[in-house]
Amino acid sequence: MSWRSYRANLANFPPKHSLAKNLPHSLQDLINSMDESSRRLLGMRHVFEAAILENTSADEPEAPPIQVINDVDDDPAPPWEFHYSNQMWHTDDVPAPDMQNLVSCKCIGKCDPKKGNCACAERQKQQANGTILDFAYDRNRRLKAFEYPIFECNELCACGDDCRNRVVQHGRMVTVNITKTVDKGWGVFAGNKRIPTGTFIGIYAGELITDAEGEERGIKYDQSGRTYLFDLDFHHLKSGNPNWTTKYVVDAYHAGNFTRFLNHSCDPNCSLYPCYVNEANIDKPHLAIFALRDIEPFEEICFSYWGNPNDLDGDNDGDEENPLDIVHSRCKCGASNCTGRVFK
Ligand SMILES: C[S@@+](CC[C@H](N)C(=O)[O-])C[C@H]1O[C@@H](n2cnc3c(N)ncnc32)[C@H](O)[C@@H]1O
Repeated sequence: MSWRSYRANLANFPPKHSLAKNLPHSLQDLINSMDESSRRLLGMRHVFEAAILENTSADEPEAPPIQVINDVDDDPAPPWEFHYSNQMWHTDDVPAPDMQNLVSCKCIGKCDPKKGNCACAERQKQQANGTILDFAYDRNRRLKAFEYPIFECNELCACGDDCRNRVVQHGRMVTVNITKTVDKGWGVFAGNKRIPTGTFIGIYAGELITDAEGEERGIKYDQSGRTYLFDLDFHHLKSGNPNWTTKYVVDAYHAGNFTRFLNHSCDPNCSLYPCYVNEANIDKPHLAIFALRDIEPFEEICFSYWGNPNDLDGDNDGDEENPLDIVHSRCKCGASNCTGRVFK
């Protein structure tokens, strides 16, 4: 079989994607059915850590294990309210990934953008209006172009797994821990190594739902004072189209990974960028989190809930007359430029 026919075949039979209706829940159900004293046993922390490893070892084989740390109170672990996963769980009304229309390169071995025949480098260049000359990543696989959507080489590309345009798809490589904070609930902290600017940290994973479903869930979440919804409404999707409306939303409430514990900071050290791998549907990027600056050992990792600092249409709305309305609460990020309020 030739590479061309193999590739054509794969486009017809894309890899299976995860369906929200199949989200596992037996472990949460079992633990939530236990009496309170059993649920509060310190050993539950190890069960939580083991569940993380069990559910992610296939998609982030090189990732250092995540520890759950709590020196603040006696909660052994975060609430058992979600399935830990790096996958995107599609609800029934969200289309399957579009593999048919993927742009893919024919490079053998590692892509060499200098040769001018790498379709993936050309596509990335177009998206960046020629301001970068090849991929979104530098030779150390760190993000070098923070303003643009990222297009990685994909399953239908001929290049090898070690191509430098394959970063998000290889999963997390940095150490992060889920740690209880004094006044913001659980948060995410760096391990004992500095995380350099541009390093990939993780995917904001969860259920992929329609905007209409997101609106409905949002009302309930606002009432409960905690939301894990993230609209896929990046600048490159809206630009030049005044009638554009949000089509999809990621909800990390029922499914998600450590990124659902990232707290807000008015002076963030990371941000979310749209990244496409095995998906030609422009409205369905992955939400890939990269370090905006060097993150020091043991520093809390936070993004701005108001949007990407480079994205001019950051979502800084809300009721100015009543800054602590139903969707906002007092910000405790402690930054010198703190605006005083945060989305709940
Ligand atoms: C997506 S969750 C982040 C994880 C959360 N801390 C937890 O324990 O699950 C968002 C919630 O975290 C809290 N939070 C995040 N950043 C905050 C900040 N800068 N100040 C106060 N609360 C914050 C708020 O309760 C907010 O509704």
